Amino acid sequence: MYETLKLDVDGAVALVTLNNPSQMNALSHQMLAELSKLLDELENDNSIGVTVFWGGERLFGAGANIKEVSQIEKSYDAFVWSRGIQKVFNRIENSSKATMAAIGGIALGGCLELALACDLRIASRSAKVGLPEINLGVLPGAGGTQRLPRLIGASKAKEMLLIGEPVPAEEAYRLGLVNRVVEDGSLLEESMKMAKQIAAKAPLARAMIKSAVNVGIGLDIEKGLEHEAKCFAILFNTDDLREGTKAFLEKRAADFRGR
Ligand SMILES: C/C=C/C(=O)SCCNC(=O)CCNC(=O)[C@H](O)C(C)(C)COP(=O)(O)OP(=O)(O)OC[C@H]1O[C@@H](n2cnc3c(N)ncnc32)[C@H](O)[C@@H]1OP(=O)(O)O
Repeated sequence: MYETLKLDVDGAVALVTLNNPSQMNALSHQMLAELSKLLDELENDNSIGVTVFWGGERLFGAGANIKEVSQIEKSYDAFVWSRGIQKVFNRIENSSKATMAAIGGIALGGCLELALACDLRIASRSAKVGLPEINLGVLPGAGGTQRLPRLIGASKAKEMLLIGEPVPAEEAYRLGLVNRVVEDGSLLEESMKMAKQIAAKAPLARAMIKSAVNVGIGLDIEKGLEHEAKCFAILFNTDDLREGTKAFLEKRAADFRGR
């Protein structure tokens, strides 16, 4: 079904492996087309609560396929290419599933931009992340100049973008670029543990939390609070809210069904 990606499902967690190591998992047209198809498949599978993207313990990915990028001749074609990759990553950001990037080895350029579109990022201690596009005479065109400043602040983002050098996992953690740093060799185990923890939570509340944060962050505080109240109110039409509160009062684990 997929050549450059691999999909494994473990309970309510989908593990998507970037699977083109000979080309450093560079994001090619083929990989992006397969990713879009895979997102369709996952978005329609209500049994999946969390999607984890990774490339293995020692490699996440080296960015967009430079050979393909070098073949773009006209500015308008570059605009279309950029908007196309942004569209795929927006689907990750706005997915009703929680999304995580498990970063081993190196995540550069478009591959880091994929990780930035995820809700959470976990890196192994020896991993490095960066947006080196300035070294190619270009800039990140898959959301990096927008998501990175929103995550770590404009000045530190511009430092990373203008110097174009990768930063080690600990520094990325200190900046708030990654949520956790785990020991080398335990990336998959730790990422899946966290993913399963999130996947066990109430599905509708999970989706509404993402909406409240993702939409709210772009609004002024008053509009954001109004959006939060709407998300909060929507959940009061769900069985899960009744089940969650009932389970607490009956001192038992809740059995959330996503309805
Ligand atoms: C909107 C988004 C835009 C972008 O993302 S632009 C791309 C941004 N990314 C980069 O600039 C990183 C480019 N790659 C590198 O800097 C290096 O690679 C690494 C540091 C990641 C690894 O270096 P090393 O271990 O020395 O391996 P190697 O010999 O450079 O690469 C092994 C093979 O992988 C190919 N490759 C690496 N990165 C890319 C890429 N991004 N696009 C296409 N191919 C890539 C190489 O060419 C080579 O291939 P062969 O063995 O046939 O010579």
